[in-house]
Amino acid sequence: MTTLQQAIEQAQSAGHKAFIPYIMAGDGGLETIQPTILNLQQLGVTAIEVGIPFTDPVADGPTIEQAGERALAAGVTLRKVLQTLASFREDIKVPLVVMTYFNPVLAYGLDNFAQACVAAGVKGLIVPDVPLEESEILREALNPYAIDIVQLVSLTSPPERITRIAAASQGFVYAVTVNGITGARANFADNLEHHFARLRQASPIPVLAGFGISTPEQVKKMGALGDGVIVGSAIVTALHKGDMTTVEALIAASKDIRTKSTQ
Ligand SMILES: O=P(O)(O)OC[C@@H](O)[C@@H](O)c1c[nH]c2ccccc12
Repeated sequence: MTTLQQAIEQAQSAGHKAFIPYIMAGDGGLETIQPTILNLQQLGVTAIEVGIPFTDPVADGPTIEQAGERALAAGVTLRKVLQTLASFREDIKVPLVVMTYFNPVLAYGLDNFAQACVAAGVKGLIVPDVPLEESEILREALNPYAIDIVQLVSLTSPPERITRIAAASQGFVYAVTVNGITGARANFADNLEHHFARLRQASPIPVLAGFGISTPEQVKKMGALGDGVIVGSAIVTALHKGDMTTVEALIAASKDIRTKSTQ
């Protein structure tokens, strides 16, 4: 079992759901990365998704896009983020999952990128513009260093594709809960229960829900569908404002989810 999967299963055995906050690395400057990660880890998150700013973030809504623009304006790059992580890696106790588009990885060079991830202690990778069919190149480069390649499943994936993605994903399956881009939403589709039931049946590893989850109530509702949640835009907004109360409330909600068997 990989480190990432283990962390998620540990949350479950403690009676919680996994909570993975997404941060835009260097929103506020490179020097914010260390305190932000250490702070979140102290608040009891399961893992942290570390977003790399990119000029053409096609899957991202305005909140994350703007955070990316702020980070880019502060001179943040993939290379600098990984160097920064490496500089305090002994203090990092939760698995870090780097989220980047493929272009910066290609510009870095796959092997150099893999080495830099190893030096930074990265445990997983999400590259949303590399579909399953093309992801072998990532697994080949990163798996030798025990770095998971996390695959995304969309609401519109046909059953046969869901099975293939669930079988290939590593660490966890990222179940996207909306059709479209990242960002807070008021409503979700009403067939999610069926979708998640099928996904969990097809998946040998944990299934986490992400996209649009922005309130403690939504953390509870979406967390109950699978093994936990990923919260991006709401965390990015709260961190930008220095609103730790909201961050704490979102995390607390993941520890207060009733699973089906206890209801
Ligand atoms: O911001 P939201 O709606 O909470 O969604 C999660 C999310 O931000 C994070 O996982 C993410 C940010 N950018 C992405 C691009 C693709 C997949 C996932 C992501």
